[in-house]
Amino acid sequence: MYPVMLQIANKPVVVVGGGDVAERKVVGLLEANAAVTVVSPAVTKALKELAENGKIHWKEKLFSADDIDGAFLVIAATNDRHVNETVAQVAKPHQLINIVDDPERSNFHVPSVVRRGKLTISVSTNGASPTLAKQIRNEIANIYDEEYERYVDFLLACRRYILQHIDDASIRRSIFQTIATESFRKNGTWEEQLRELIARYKKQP
Ligand SMILES: C[C@@]1(CC(=O)O)C2=NC(=C\c3[nH]c(c(CCC(=O)O)c3CC(=O)O)Cc3[nH]c(c(CC(=O)O)c3CCC(=O)O)/C=C3\N/C(=C\2)[C@@H](CCC(=O)O)[C@]3(C)CC(=O)O)/[C@H]1CCC(=O)O
Ligand SMILES: NC(=O)c1ccc[n+]([C@@H]2O[C@H](COP(=O)([O-])OP(=O)(O)OC[C@H]3O[C@@H](n4cnc5c(N)ncnc54)[C@H](O)[C@@H]3O)[C@@H](O)[C@H]2O)c1
Repeated sequence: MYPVMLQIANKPVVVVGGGDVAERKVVGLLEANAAVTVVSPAVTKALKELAENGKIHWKEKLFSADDIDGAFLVIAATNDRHVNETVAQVAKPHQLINIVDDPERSNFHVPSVVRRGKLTISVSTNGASPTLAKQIRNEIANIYDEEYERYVDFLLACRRYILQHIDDASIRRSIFQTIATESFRKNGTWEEQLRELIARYKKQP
């Protein structure tokens, strides 16, 4: 398995099935702004609301092969093993496909995720224990708290500024390393520390 971050904003994604597992996957997909279609004769209350509010498209029907035509990514999440297997069989080799009850037939798994703005931390056990993945995720979530969202935004703003204003690559690298340290993050105002850091480098011959 090769870990990646996928750009799926506005891309067509089909989730087959409308139960609790489908709902969890849909919520994650919407966080990434995918264009989600759910194919299922019945859906959870939350999925129904999402459909009513225009956040997803709901095809109220049993799965048929043409439902996944043109889909960039497909999730088979029914409670019927045979239906999930059919979805796996009709998917084209280039389609990304996740079969929720068959990790080996899937060409990707959904990891357990901590999101802090631009910071994403994913945990996967390759299907060995989703429960362990979730536990580790919760431990990590306590370490990397909400402040990281603002901190990572600050790092990006610095990065852009420094790439534009500092020509020497080794000085750039030193600054990038310093601003990513724990002592920098914990020591007072970031903007002030950065100003001092840049001034110090500018004074050097
Ligand atoms: C991480 C997470 C992401 C998400 O779904 O969003 C996710 N499962 C989560 C939770 C969870 N899933 C299950 C339980 C019940 C307890 C248990 O079984 O342990 C719990 C715990 C709970 O709900 O608390 C049952 C289960 N899961 C799979 C099977 C089929 C099988 O194993 O064959 C069965 C049924 C087994 C049966 O029939 O009994 C398979 C998969 N589940 C995966 C992902 C992929 C591997 C990820 C990895 O290993 O790292 C993979 C391979 C495919 C996929 O779905 O992508 C999400 C945590 C979200 C969070 O962080 O909150
Ligand atoms: N991967 C995971 O994270 C994970 C976690 C728990 C369970 N599971 C597995 O996922 C399966 C689904 O779990 P659930 O709790 O969402 O089940 P559920 O019973 O709540 O929902 C099943 C859904 O599938 C739909 N469905 C059934 N036949 C269909 C068809 N032919 N076409 C389209 N839709 C159809 C039903 O209408 C229903 O909405 C379980 O059977 C279990 O094996 C996977």
